[in-house]
Amino acid sequence: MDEIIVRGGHQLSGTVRVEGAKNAVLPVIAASLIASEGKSTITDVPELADVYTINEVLRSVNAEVKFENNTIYVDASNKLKTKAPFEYVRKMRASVLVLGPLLARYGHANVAMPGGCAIGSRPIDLHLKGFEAMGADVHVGNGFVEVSVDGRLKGAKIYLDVPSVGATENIMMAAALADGKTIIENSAKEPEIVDLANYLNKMGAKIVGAGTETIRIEGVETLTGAEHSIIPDRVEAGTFMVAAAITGGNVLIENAVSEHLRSVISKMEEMGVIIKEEGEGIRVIGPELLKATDIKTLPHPGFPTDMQSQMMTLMLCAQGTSVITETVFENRFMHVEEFRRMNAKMKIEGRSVIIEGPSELQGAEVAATDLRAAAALILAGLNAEGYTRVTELKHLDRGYVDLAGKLASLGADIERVNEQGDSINPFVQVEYETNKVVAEFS
Ligand SMILES: CC(=O)N[C@H]1[C@@H](OP(=O)(O)OP(=O)(O)OC[C@H]2O[C@@H](n3ccc(=O)[nH]c3=O)[C@H](O)[C@@H]2O)O[C@H](CO)[C@@H](O)[C@@H]1O
Ligand SMILES: C=C(OP(=O)(O)O)C(=O)O
Repeated sequence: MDEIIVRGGHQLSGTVRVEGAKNAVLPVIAASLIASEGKSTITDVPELADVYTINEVLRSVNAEVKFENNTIYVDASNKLKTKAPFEYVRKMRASVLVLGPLLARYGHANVAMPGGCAIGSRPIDLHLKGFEAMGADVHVGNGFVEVSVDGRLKGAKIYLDVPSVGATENIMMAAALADGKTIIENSAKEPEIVDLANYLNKMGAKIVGAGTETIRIEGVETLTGAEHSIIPDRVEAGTFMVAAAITGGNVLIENAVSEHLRSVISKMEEMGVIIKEEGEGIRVIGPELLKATDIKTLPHPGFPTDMQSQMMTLMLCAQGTSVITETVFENRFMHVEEFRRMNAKMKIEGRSVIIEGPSELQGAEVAATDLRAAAALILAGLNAEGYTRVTELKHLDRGYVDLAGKLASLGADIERVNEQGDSINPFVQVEYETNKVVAEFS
């Protein structure tokens, strides 16, 4: 298994470019299944393990998918199957996003029921409640969830108990082809929801209000493939913002959209970090002394849970007591034990972590427990004395394109090595199913 080895103590400087957003591209690719005519061309697609997985899900239901030069071409005009195999849901929960498009187009969809994961139990009851309100029958059994309807789904008024990102996306996709008008109340407002609505509208859907708490969808009879470019990844941008700040560096993060990062920018400014909008990006200058702060994760536009562990690293290096409270997922603190191996002074109290800073971080062997924990441990390594070895990189590869290579280009002492200890910078990612080399990063 590969490892990333970081030696701390280097200030980062230079320019780095953010990729298209993982959490935007996965629903957009799933939504391509809804087009019974034409082809879709999706650009600015990051070369991530999760993207390969969703591509395989589409191929497994008979859609044609080609991925080259950060562009995906999807032709879903064939007759599709409506059952997605278990192996993909096991690899990636976002596979459940094919439910909405297949149900809307064929009146039937069947996927493995996703289980919990390292960050929480993650049920899909709100997705199913939405489909039921539109007239679908839902059957859960033998590890699968099957949804079906006679004829077309019917538009409905749906209130989400919590503003779930996935439920908003699945219901929005299903409602795009339903008979009549659907209103989703208390919908998620994340930028990725807006990106999906924009794509669906280019396909011929009639969706208004995405990005607000009420989304209105007037169903249409058919949707056609369209061209769409994916918004930049705000979590990757935030991760580089922390990297610059934690090393006292000066980094221009190109393609970072400040409007998507308001809560992160505001908290980092409270900690003393200098942040300026510059051209099409954000410049981040780390201060000599970071100040403690408190953070509570919330649905957008609140502080994103996907930046919680990275900000925890910054708090470890700040002067004073910081408190971080996780309200979105019930169990997203697995990384705390790994930070402790690095001499971090912190304790968990219920849904909060109390951090006594600054900790004199020491290099250690640590294992990533989830995708963002992987990034956070690498960030901690940038500030630690000596060498940090980060293992379990399968999590990292789901959501970051060559993080080690990009940090090295900013001056970090970091390399990715394989089981034999050979350096694999530039990192070569191998496509899962075909075992074909699809991307080389420098
Ligand atoms: C691929 C993708 O876009 N993943 C993101 C998406 O995940 P995902 O779409 O799974 O997250 P949700 O917004 O649905 O989950 C938020 C909360 O709602 C709960 N819930 C959700 C659905 C449901 O039917 N019932 C229910 O109780 C979840 O358990 C969780 O506690 O949004 C999360 C919250 O911003 C991010 O951390 C993930 O990176
Ligand atoms: C939790 C995340 O993703 P997913 O919902 O795909 O597990 C994430 O991107 O941090």
